Amino acid sequence: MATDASVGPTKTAQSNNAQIDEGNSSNRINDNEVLVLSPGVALNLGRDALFIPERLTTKPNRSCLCGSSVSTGTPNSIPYYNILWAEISEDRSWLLIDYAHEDKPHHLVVRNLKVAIPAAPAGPEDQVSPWIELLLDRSYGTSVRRKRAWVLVNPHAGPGGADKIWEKQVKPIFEAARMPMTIVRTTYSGEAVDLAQVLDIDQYDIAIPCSGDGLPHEVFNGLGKRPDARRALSKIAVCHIPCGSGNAMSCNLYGTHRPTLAALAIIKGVPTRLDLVSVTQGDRRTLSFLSQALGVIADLDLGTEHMRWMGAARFTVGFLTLVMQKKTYPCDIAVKVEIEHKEHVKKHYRERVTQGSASESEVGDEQSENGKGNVPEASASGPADNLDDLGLPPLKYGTVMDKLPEGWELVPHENLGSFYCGNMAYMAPDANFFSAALANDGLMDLVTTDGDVSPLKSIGLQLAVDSGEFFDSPLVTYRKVSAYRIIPRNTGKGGYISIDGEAIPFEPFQAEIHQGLGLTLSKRGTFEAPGPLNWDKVTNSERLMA
Ligand SMILES: Nc1ncnc2c1ncn2[C@@H]1O[C@H](COP(=O)(O)OP(=O)(O)OP(=O)(O)O)[C@@H](O)[C@H]1O
Repeated sequence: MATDASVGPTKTAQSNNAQIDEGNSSNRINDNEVLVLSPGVALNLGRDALFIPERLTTKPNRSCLCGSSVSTGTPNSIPYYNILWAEISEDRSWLLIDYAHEDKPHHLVVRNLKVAIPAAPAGPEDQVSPWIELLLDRSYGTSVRRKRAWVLVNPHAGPGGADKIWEKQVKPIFEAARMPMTIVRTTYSGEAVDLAQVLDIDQYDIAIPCSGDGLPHEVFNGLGKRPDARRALSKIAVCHIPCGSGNAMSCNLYGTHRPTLAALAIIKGVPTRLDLVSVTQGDRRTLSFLSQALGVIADLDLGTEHMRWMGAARFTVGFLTLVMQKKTYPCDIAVKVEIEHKEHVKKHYRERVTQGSASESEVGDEQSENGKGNVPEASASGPADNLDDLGLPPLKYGTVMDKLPEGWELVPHENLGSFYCGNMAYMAPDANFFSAALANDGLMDLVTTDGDVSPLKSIGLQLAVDSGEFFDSPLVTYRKVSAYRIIPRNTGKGGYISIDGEAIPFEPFQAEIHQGLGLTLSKRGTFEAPGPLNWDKVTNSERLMA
C-alpha cells in the first residue's frame, strides 16, 4: 500500500545526487539547496527528501542539533512527504523542523529537529528563510499549507476510543503542521448535520470527522441542506480520520485505515472532486457519498447490530446464516445504465486512470455506450464564488414519488441476492467491492448478484472480494449507471436498506448521481484501491495491512 510504504524516514542517501561535504561550501551542488549552519551541520534538499548529517541526532521531543555529534541511530534523511513544518524560532537563534516519524509499523509520531543558527552579520533570514520556503515548497507541493480545520470527534464511533485516538495520536500531528483547528465533540446522533448546516464556511478549508463513515455522511448532508449548498459542498473538503470499524472513506482516499497515516495524508492531501448521489425516498432527499445497499450486504451491515458483541465474527456468522437460507430479496428495478459490459467498464477505468485524475471531472461521450455520455453538473465544476444562492442541483429524474422517467423500464428481479451500488472502491479495509469506482467520473458502480446460488458458490464469491477476483466472477453483474429506482416487494415484512451504512426505511427509493458535487482531499487525486485491471497476487486485506 503506497501510503504505508512511503512514510517514515528512509536511509536512501544514495538516491540523493548531492554529496554534502559538511562545512565545505565550495562543494555545494546548488547554493540554495544546501544550508550550512556551522561546520559539520549541513542540511541538504535532495530530490525526494531532506538530508541531514548522519552523525547528528534526533530525539522524540525537541532535540538540539547544535553541532554535537551524538548518534542514536537516526536515519539521515526525512522524506518530504513526512515534513510537517519548518520555521525560525521566535528568538531567531534556532531552525525548527517538525516531521512525522514511523516509530512502529503504521503509526506516526511527531519528531523535531532544532538546529542552532549562528549569529551572522547578515542575520539568519538571509539564508535560512529562503531555504525554509524551498523546503516547505517541496514538502507540500500543490497541497495547501496550514489548512483551517473543523474537527468533529464522535466519542461513540466504532469500537470506541475516538477521543483518545484524536487527543493522543492525531491532534499532535495536525498541531505540528501548524493547522488552525476548531474541535467539536459530538453529543448526539445527527448533530454533525445540524452543525454543518450553519457552519461559517469562510472560516474553514476542511472538515475532519474522527469517526466511522457515519459522520462524513452527516457532514455532506448538513452542507447539502444549506441554501448555499453548492458553494458549501465545493468549498469545504470533507476528510476522514478512521475511528470506526469500516472506515471506507479513509481506505479509499488515503490507502489506510490507520489514524496517524490518514492524518498525514490529509495534511499533504490534494483537493479532489467527489461524485455525490441523491437518494429520494418518500419526500426525503439524502446525499450518499459511499454506497447504497439492499439484500445480503445491507442485512449483514444493519441486521447484525445485535451481534456486535461478537466483533468482526458477526459478519461471518450473519453471512453463513443468510447463504444457508439462500435468502432472496424480490424487487423491481429500473436502471439508467451508462456502461453495460465488464470489458467496457475496464476500458473506461483504464482510460480515466491513464488520463490522470485531473481529467476525471469531465465525463466524455466516448465513455457512454449509449453515446449520450453523462453531462457534468455545471454547478459542480464552476468556481465556488458563483454558487452563493444555489442549493442542491435539481433532480434530472425527479423523485421516487414521480412516475417512472421516460425510457426507464422496471425489470422484476425475483431472485435478487444483493443490490449494491458504490461510489468508492473499498467498503472496508478487506472489501474492495467496486474496483472500477472513480472519484468523479459521474457514474455509480452497480453490482448485483442472485440469491439462489449454492452456499458453496456464495462463500466462494465472498472470498473473491478479498482475492481480487470478484469483478470478473461470472456470478457478478457489474455496470456503471447514473440513476436507478428500486422497489422492494414484501415491504410490510420489514428489511434493511443501507445508505452509507445508515439505515433508511425498507421502502422504494430512487438515486441519481451528481458529478463532482462534493469535495475531499485524497493522496493523489484518485482512489487508493487497485483497479480491475492488473490484479497482483496480493489480496486486498494484505495490501492494507502490509
Ligand atoms: N455523541 C453521540 N452519541 C450518540 N451517537 C452519536 C454521537 N455522535 C455521533 N453519533 C452518531 O453515531 C453514528 C455512527 O457514527 P460513526 O460512523 O462515526 O461510527 P460507527 O457507525 O460506529 O462506525 P462503524 O460503523 O464504522 O463502526 C452516526 O449516526 C452519528 O450521528
